[in-house]
Amino acid sequence: MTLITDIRLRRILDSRGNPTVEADVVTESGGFGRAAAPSGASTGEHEAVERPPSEAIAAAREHAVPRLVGEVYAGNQRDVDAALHAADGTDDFSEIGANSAVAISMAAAKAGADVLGAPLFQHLGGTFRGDDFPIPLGNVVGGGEHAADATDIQEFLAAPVGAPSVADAVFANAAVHAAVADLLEERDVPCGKGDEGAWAPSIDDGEAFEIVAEAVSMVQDEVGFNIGFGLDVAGAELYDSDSETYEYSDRSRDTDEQIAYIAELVEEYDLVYVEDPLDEDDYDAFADLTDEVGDQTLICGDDLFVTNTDRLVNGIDRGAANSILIKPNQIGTLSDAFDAIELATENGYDSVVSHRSGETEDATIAHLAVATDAPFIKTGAVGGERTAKLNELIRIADDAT
Ligand SMILES: C=C(OP(=O)(O)O)C(=O)O
Ligand SMILES: [Mg+2]
Repeated sequence: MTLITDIRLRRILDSRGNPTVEADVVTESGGFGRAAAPSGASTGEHEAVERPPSEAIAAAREHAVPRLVGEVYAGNQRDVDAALHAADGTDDFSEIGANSAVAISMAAAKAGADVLGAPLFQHLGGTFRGDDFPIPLGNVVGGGEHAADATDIQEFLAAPVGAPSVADAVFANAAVHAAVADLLEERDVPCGKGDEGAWAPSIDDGEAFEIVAEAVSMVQDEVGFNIGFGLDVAGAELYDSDSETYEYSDRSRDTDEQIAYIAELVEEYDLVYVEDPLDEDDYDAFADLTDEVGDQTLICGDDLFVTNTDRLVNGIDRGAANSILIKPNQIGTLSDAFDAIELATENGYDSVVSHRSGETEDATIAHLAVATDAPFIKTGAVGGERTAKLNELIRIADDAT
């Protein structure tokens, strides 16, 4: 363990072309870690606060850097993250910004791993980690807040649940992504890509279901293992709190109709994963849907839980959802993300470690997923900032990090 001797913070580009925070952490014995904050577009209302990067950097330089440099050992993640909380002094990182906090937290973890000469997943999860791998959920068609004039549902996901290895799973998702392009071309549907690299055609959700189901089935036949189908509905973005309805392009649904619609989709497409099917504050509706279909599929809370243990406790008490999305920047530190994963596991909830729609080449989440034995990781299917994580998973499996 060595003392942190320097922290440098800078603005770099994210995948949307927006500025984000990058942190370098240096230690007494020459350990080095670098990490960058991602950024959401369909953010949950209860997430930790992301500040404009230049303000977050200035505030972190003033409040956090003095509490860490010469004071805290890089390998002691709990102390690093406690110092970030103390420096911030709020309960939502609104002073130093969750973007500065998460960049420093992850960079310190990498510096700690560097000092030990261990891969990051092993530093975070211990020596017995690295044999089991998360199943990557690959976004192949998308709309919502991630693309204009595309589907209402935010993400249609390939889920290669039967893949014999993480590399097979990663290539299967890329093949589904390519098959979707072929099917769109056959139908003369022109399209570009959304923020996460998924195809963003101007089609309705019904046509997207047809195309993705066909693409999944074609690739499944080719590869010879089971590929499931999943969704991120991003229900909070569809929900209108004045009318208390979910607003789709072609119709509205009240909460009971929304629950019935999602339950039908689970049946019809044999969905293995459904994220945020309902509004982020409607624990009761989540509980009703989980009651109905929770034994057939994962009902995952993203905006519902925002990687926050208080919100997860509420969900556990009420039987809302059976899995949680883990986004370290939603809560601000790796320790907080770990706490959420541990609480979830103790209560039979699956954890799905996730990227954000605005990303960088940072691959920390691949290590986090392996370190915590998370059953799933959601990190897109193609595109450099997405393949940074997928290729890192392949390297971890190959013992090459
Ligand atoms: C990755 C997601 O999008 P964003 O980062 O925009 O919240 C999501 O909603 O799961
Ligand atoms: Mg989501």
